[in-house]
Amino acid sequence: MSPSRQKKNKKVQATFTPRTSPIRPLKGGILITIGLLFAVALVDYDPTQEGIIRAFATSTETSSDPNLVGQFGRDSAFLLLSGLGLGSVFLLFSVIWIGVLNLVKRAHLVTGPRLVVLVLATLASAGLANGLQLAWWPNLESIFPENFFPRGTGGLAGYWLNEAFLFETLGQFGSFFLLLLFFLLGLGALFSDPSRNLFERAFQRWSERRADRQPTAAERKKARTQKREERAQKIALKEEKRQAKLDRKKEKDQIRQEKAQKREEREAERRQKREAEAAAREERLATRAKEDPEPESESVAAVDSSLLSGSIPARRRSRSQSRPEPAAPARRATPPTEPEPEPEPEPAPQPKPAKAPEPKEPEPKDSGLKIVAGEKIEKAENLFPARKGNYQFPSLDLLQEPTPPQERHVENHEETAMALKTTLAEFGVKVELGEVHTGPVITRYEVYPAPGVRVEKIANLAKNLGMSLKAQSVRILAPVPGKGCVGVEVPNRNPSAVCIREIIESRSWGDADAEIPVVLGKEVSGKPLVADLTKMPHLLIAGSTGSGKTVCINSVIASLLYHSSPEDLRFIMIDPKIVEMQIYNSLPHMLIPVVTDPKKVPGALKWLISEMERRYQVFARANVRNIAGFNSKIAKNKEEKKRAEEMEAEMSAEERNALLEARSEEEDDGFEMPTEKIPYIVCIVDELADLMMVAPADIETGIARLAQLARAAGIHLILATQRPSVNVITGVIKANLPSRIAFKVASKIDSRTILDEGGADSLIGKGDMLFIPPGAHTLVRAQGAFVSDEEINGVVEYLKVNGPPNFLEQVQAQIDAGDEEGGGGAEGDYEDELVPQALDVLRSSKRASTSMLQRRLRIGYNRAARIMEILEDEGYVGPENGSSPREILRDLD
Ligand SMILES: Nc1ncnc2c1ncn2[C@@H]1O[C@H](COP(=O)(O)OP(=O)(O)OP(=O)(O)O)[C@@H](O)[C@H]1O
Repeated sequence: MSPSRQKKNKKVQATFTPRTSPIRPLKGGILITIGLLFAVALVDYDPTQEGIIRAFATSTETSSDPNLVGQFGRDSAFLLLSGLGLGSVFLLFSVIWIGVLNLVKRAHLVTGPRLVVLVLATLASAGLANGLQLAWWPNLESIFPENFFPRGTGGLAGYWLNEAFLFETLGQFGSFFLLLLFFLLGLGALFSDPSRNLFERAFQRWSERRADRQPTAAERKKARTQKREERAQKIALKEEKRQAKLDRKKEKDQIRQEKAQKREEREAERRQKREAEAAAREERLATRAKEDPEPESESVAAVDSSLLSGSIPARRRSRSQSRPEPAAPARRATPPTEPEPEPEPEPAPQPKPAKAPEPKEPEPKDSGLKIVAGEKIEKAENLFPARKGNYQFPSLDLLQEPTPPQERHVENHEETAMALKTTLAEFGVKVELGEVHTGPVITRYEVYPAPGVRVEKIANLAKNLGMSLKAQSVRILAPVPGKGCVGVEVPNRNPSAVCIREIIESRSWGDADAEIPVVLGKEVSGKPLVADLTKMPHLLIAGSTGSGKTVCINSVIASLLYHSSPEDLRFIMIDPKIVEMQIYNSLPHMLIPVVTDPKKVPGALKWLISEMERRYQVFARANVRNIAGFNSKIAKNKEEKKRAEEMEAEMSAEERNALLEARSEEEDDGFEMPTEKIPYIVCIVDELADLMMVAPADIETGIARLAQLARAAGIHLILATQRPSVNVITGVIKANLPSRIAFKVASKIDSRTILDEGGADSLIGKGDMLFIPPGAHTLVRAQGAFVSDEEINGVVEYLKVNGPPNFLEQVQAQIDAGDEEGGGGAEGDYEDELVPQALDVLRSSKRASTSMLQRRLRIGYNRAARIMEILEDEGYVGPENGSSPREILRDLD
């Protein structure tokens, strides 16, 4: 040995001290025994042997020859083969070898790094076995008895390591060499001398260095205490800063409050002064009126009426009129110090009484603010009839009367408007106030920005405005569509509910020339929002929980019950929440009972699609374009039929026979043409998200198909969801449902998902909504109509006079059959849903082996064997072929 080599070895001996243990021989003995027991069990393993655990059985037959290590040995071998395949041979060999080394008093072999290398090498051996079969030796499995490997030659570990990961990433050679490298490293770890072993030395050095660097326990404790103290100091500093900030804020608030108070006092003083002046002026006018009564009284009336009902904003009026009026701001800017010398000879033009809306709330005379009170709802003169055919409509008395206006609380709009102006001015935005539109829940203040003010600047101040107005949330419309101003929508302090009754009684409902009118609510202007479902033609309702979706659906259903009989319209309701729609089960309009099982929904959609297709055939034969055309044709035909019957009575026997023959020829093709009106079908889904979780693809395509084509067939969808995420409101669904309602949502992203723009995040909840009407691009803000559970109960109870619902049993049967067929029709027509996937495996691997199916589809032996039998019955594969794979009989490509 060369001197340098000797020196090197000395160094190694000095640095490496193999660990020894007094119980080492005992350990060695135990390891050898365990290893040998498992090895014997593995060698004698036969899949048909009986084990302890039934789930491990891979064959229906049982062998009379038990395993040499008994049922325990059989199950252990099964587990080893399932997990590691051929890799288990290496594992057992390693265990026995380590045992031998311990017994013959060699160094303790099972050290940390060596153990890691051995585990990696065991996994690598499993991966190698898998790779061998996959790429080099496809018939490797066939040299063992059939089903010897429950999960392939590499077991589950080999499959995951090689087939599922390495093979795809590194390819046939790359994966093979990497695994081989680890395997050889493992062999090296087993057979090398620990004192020379590279890993041992590296580990030893690393441990020593770590030990050198590790601080003592006392040092560690000291460092910890120091850190804790530093952290506490930081927190205290932060708290101090926060407190200082709060104090500053409080001070500022106080100053602001004081300023506001002073401003109010000054305002009040000015108001008092003006009132005194006005009183004096009126007195003077009254004195003059005594002398010349007629022209004076007209003038007073003109002044009053112009105060109440000018149609142009006061700011504009002051500019457009040559003479200043008492209420115009221009006039306020130069208040008359002297009484007017002469009364006006001609009174100001009186606005038409029809156009002058009656303000609900007192309007301060000196504000110059034009408050447009919520549009007064005109009642329809001719309400709907009490009955239609056999259908008795529900009585209007079942619905709540709206609260009379005088009982409503008064909002101080002037104060809010002034606060709005002041806050904007504080942020350097000069505006002039315009009209104020008061709605039931929201009031819209219109402001005209001064020249040079960017509307975006106002739009960005929504939160600041909300804070200074102490409003729940403020939405800014910049600009108000069709107007040269910005709208600031502020929630009323005392909102009033919109009752469905006032809308059903209104002219908007009575005059709505709609096939399926639905009540949605009231716009900010107070105008009833009544839409025609046939024009929408489908509706998506989304909003967070508790925002008002269910109430909206209820008011849509209630409004339909006041408009359409079961001959005109039928419902299909889908309610995965189970409890929300149960009440409607007794409605005569129901086509089938409320569907509560999400698995049945694809079946229901399938039925609707087939009904749509049937209707199209009917329309084609009747030569009409849509349901409305068909129904009017049926009405016309009925009259014609009456006339024809009269003519028939006058015909001779021969003529009658010829007519009957012609008719029977016409009817011979077996297609059943309806002879009665076809009802519209409204399908309401209360929670789309629950359905999208069960069968997303089926539901999405079903909805898209219906939404695209069902309009002419008279089938309309109303879909509601509380999860406005892109997995639920998918691009496909959105593209097909242009009419959408968004109630309050948590974030701007949710709002964009529903409406393609923000806004729904600034709503205040409880029925406050944004609606995209059909064909429009601007959003309509509205308050949803409210209908209570008691009202719904009353209406549904009342409708029982029309008899029980006439459920279409064949529809229900078809839906139930669809569900049984394959969990909602998602799978194919085979006995086992995995057959199509099994065919894919055969197609890609070109091998028909049960164990291959087991591995690829991750299923047990019994199921894989059953699928193979189905494939045999279907003629895809040949009969069993000993231990070789079956023959593939059809060209699967
Ligand atoms: N149009 C409305 N007018 C007044 N209050 C309303 C209106 N709509 C809803 N609310 C109030 O909001 C509450 C919740 O409404 P609703 O049950 O319709 O919410 P939702 O969105 O369906 O919630 P969820 O998804 O949890 O069922 C109602 O109980 C009612 O008090």
